[in-house]
Amino acid sequence: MASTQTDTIDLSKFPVDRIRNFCIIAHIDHGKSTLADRLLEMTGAIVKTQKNKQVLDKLQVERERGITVKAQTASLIYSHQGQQYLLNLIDTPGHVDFSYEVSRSISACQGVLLIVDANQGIQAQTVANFYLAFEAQLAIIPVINKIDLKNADPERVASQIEKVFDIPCNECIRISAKLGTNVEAVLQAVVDRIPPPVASIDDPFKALVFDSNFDHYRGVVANIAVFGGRVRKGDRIVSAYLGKSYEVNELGILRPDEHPTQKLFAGQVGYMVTGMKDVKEAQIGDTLYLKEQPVETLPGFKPAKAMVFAGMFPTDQSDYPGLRSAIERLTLNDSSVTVQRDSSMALGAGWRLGFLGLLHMEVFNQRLEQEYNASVIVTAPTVPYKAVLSSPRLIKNRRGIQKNMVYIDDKRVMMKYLFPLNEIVVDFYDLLKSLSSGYASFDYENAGYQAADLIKMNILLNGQPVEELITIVHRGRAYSAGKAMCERLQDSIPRQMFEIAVQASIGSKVIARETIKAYRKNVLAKCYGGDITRKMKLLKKQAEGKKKMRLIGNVEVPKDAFINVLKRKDK
Ligand SMILES: Nc1nc2c(ncn2[C@@H]2O[C@H](COP(=O)(O)OP(=O)(O)OP(=O)(O)O)[C@@H](O)[C@H]2O)c(=O)[nH]1
Repeated sequence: MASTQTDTIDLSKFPVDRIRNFCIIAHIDHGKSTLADRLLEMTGAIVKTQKNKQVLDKLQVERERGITVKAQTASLIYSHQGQQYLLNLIDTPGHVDFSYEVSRSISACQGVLLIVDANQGIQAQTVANFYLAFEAQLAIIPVINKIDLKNADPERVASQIEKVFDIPCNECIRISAKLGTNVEAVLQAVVDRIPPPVASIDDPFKALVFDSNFDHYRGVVANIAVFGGRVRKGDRIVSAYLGKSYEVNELGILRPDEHPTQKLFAGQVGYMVTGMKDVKEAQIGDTLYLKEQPVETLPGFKPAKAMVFAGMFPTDQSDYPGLRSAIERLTLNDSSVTVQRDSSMALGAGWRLGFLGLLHMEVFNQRLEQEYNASVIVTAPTVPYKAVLSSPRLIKNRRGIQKNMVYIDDKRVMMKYLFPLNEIVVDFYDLLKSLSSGYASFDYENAGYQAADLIKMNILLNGQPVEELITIVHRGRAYSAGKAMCERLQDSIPRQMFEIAVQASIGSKVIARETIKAYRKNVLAKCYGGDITRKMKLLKKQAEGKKKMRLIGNVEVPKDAFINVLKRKDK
């Protein structure tokens, strides 16, 4: 909700040299959100929070999974040596699937806090995020977090940082974000080591759209970084991308809740509502300027590249319009998802969606269910890519080719491999974590297409092909992949009143088979005699349970089965 205290903060009191725009980048779970909460508390933007409640993680799925999906912004006011500074903090997600959000956030900043866990040290996304910041020529402040842990070894981590990133050990700030230890030094370093934005109040107004959200009542809320001049409520602005003009209905800063103001000035970061009705109008990377003062556009972003594609279909075709509007709404808030209409004989009308990774896909699906109460069938994710990542073990099974190997210190090694993306996209990350007791980490980037000996494998239930489970497999692995999928389907599909044959086939040749034995489940068995209302209740409950099933031929398949069968269990 928007705050009512319009303009209680006089933003004109913050000339460009007293503004710092920065973000926090790190490997997943190294403590970005915890540090962000501490910074917010220390600068009075929020009152001290209950334990573990992370203010910048707003989405339900973020709180449930303990991960950041969508970057958030907060403006902090910090007093340092008798001066007040406006520090604009942009929180960023840590999981590899969301690195696109990191590069967006970086483009609105002049510096980053690079958090490294004092126990785990440098991990895959620490390296990937470092290079994003380094290539953008941002000031990088290394922060070693979790020094309170029993196994913390900040000195070893500082020397890793010096070795891998060439940043002297003594520049590392050692903190415990959880306990608040030495966090003040982080705020001081933001002021001392990060340069102010290069932006002049005397230039024409020019702003970069670096994120956008959709609000049911006000339309698009764009997050902007002002690179020049000033803008006020009522001004007419133009989107350079579309050439369309809009009136500024509302603007302000985020603390982290919206705090409306009358104006925004050069160097500041805030939000703007202009009556745009579609997030596609607020293109990430677009330049906004005043109608009468055209400017040269700012360099935009590379559009996010979808890596994983899957079909989404309503469980019940009568839910199609509802699901369409839910997908439209959700993609309004996540422009990295690509959507195309799709239809299939078995599943009816639906869509083909592109995601940044499997976690991204699962989060999207979870949000559809939680926020829009939608019931969806997701088909097998498909990919045509290769990836570069680190770690042995698993490698041979997944057709990996080693590219190089660098020792980070005497205990850690960073390895690069070339993989077919379909070998790693579903469960590789989980498996790598469990095989290495959580020590190994990985990151990947697209290495282009390459020819391979692949074939299409079908899965049949009582002779009926299951479209959702058509997979592309390597010829040499077809037999074992088909057998494993049949076994997992056998575990995932409950027994029904008739026998079910689960088969994998290539063309017309069946290569694997499992059987699910017949079984009769009579929900009324426990209702002896008369109570008809109780019987009705049970039948209703059973009918609701069935809604979560997908009927293939006459076989009922639980929705979860489609994703569960794809997760392999390598030994
Ligand atoms: N002991 C200790 N635990 C910490 C500290 N900072 C964070 N943690 C814990 O580490 C876990 C991860 O912290 P988060 O702040 O959620 O990590 P994150 O980097 O924001 O994670 P993503 O947003 O998913 O990338 C949580 O359980 C925190 O309570 C610290 O200084 N000391």
